Amino acid sequence: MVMNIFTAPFSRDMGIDLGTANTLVYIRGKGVLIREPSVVAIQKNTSKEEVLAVGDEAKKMIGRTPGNIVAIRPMKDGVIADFEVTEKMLRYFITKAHKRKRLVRPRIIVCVPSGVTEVEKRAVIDASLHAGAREAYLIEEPMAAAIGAGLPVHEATGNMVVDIGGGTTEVAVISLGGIVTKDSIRVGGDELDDAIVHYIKNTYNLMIGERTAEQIKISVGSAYIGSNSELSLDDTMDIRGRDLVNGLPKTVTITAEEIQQALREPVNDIIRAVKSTLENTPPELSADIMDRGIVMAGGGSLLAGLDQLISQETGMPVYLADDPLDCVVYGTGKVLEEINNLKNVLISPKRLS
Ligand SMILES: Nc1ncnc2c1ncn2[C@@H]1O[C@H](COP(=O)(O)OP(=O)(O)OP(=O)(O)O)[C@@H](O)[C@H]1O
Repeated sequence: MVMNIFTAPFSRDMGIDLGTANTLVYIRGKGVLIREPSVVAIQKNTSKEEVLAVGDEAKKMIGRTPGNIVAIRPMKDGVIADFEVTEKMLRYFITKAHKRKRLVRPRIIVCVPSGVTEVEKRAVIDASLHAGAREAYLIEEPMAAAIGAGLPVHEATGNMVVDIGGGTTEVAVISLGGIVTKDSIRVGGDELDDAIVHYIKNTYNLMIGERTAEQIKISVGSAYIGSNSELSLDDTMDIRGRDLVNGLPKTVTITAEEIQQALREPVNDIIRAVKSTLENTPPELSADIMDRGIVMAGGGSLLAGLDQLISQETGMPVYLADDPLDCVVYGTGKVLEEINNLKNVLISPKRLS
């Protein structure tokens, strides 16, 4: 139970979607002020490490850095992979959101995947406190996504959400303010990018970077192409990389059909997670979901035809949230704005062992 928090309106309170791919920051009363990649560029000198850039600036440097600079993504698979760098990134975003006023120590709600361990939850709280938060609370990502998508999470009815981020896919059925059944797998947009890198390497002996793979996924990637799709299986894209045989730059032309094949395995993992959550859902709630449909959120849900494929495989109607990439942080923001009604969805640090 979370007691006595956020009772006094305090405009500096923040909600953070600390994602594997992107970090979004919502300030109470102001809205979403930051949407930037979760990337930090660090310069390694002999004596110390210095943060060169964070967010958009740092992402441009991925795969393009000289030996003494590294561009790090400190979150992996939805959790903290590098504690110190995550803390630096959080500190940067907190200060930036507060327009660099140094003495602000906000109360913070951070989203975490529902499958994370107690130790991983504690690490997120500690990183937030070290980065300058006065108090830190957690909210499970599918709950935030459901609230952000406007689902009536407190009613006695089944709400199903599938949130596909960069590192994880979270599937949950929510009723009466709690998660009834869930599955969280460490497969998300990054895994799709990796599948493209492997395919291009094995088929064309061509090495491409992760940013190129992401561009391919967004431009010609798909899970399914229906009759009303803007994409066709014959669509092509020219891609550039390094020839693994002679080491020289090379361009090849790939088709949307090839990329759909390359993405089959991780896409099937996502479908399996949705199906297994439905199988474990009590019948009354399944009937509600049949009526109301499944809501998809997270950037990964934008993969062409994924909604149609999930609908075909489950026999349920599937809808995309209005703003899939912002849905989780909007949910966190809504909890901040309506804290008295929604505080029971938060995980307080006192509940962690
Ligand atoms: N149009 C698109 N088609 C396919 N994938 C997309 C599209 N736009 C964004 N993505 C993917 O969405 C992912 C990022 O989504 P999001 O910002 O919701 O993740 P995150 O919250 O950072 O990750 P996580 O929740 O796993 O920590 C990236 O893998 C990105 O490539």
